[in-house]
Amino acid sequence: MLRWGYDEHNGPAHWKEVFPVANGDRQSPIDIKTEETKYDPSLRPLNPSYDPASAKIILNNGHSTSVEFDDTVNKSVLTGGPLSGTYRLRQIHFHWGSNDEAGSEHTVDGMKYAAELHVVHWNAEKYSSFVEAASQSDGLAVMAVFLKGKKALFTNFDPRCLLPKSLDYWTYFGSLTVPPLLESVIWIVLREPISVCSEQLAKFRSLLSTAEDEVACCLLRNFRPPQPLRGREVRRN
Ligand SMILES: CC#CCNS(=O)(=O)c1cc(S(N)(=O)=O)ccc1C(=O)O
Ligand SMILES: [Zn+2]
Repeated sequence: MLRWGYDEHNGPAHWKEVFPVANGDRQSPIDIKTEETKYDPSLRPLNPSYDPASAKIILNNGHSTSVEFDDTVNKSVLTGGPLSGTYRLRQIHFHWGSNDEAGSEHTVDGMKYAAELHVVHWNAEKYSSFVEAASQSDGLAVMAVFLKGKKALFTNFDPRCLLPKSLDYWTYFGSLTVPPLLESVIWIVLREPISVCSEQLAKFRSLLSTAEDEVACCLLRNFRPPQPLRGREVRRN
């Protein structure tokens, strides 16, 4: 298989040919069946603490647009929630679809949102690098935020941060949703979506999945469909 992507010839159905863990027991994303989630009183509130000065670059890596952060020190970290220890912010990126009706990776009772923001952190307390953490079962923590398409002008959106008012969440043990699909992610999925308008979603679809010296091809979608739960528990705070 040449370079993995989201087209017919190199999309999620093909990834197992190069990354057999694609059929593993803790793959992501999943469909969250809200009735089957279990309240866990031991779960603590999420405590994101981000320093805007740690933002470094924004880039298109061919499979998403991402903002990379300086993760050489504990400047922007996530603690609390289901996590034990301090997880350091590495990057944020988005997943979207070819229209506003689909695009999120996680689904809620089968419902797809228009897009999904992922905030990637790694366990800098236990491991000495992101790459090392990415191969450990408690190495990464990714906070997912749903983006819902909003027809009207969008209101009460606080430009200062990308997080919704409520930090209530679901949490489960899963994997990267892109190759190498490593089963090293503690997923924290915020229950409240944020709103974006159709024009913003359309901007994602105008990003290119090709390099500058190649024939331009738009990255119309970049979401992996939900994977088998395989008996895993989804907890909520
Ligand atoms: C080793 C390794 C790795 C994956 N890198 S990532 O965690 O930043 C990441 C994570 C995810 S996701 N969807 O699993 O959080 C998507 C994309 C990326 C990326 O490289 O851009
Ligand atoms: Zn992602």
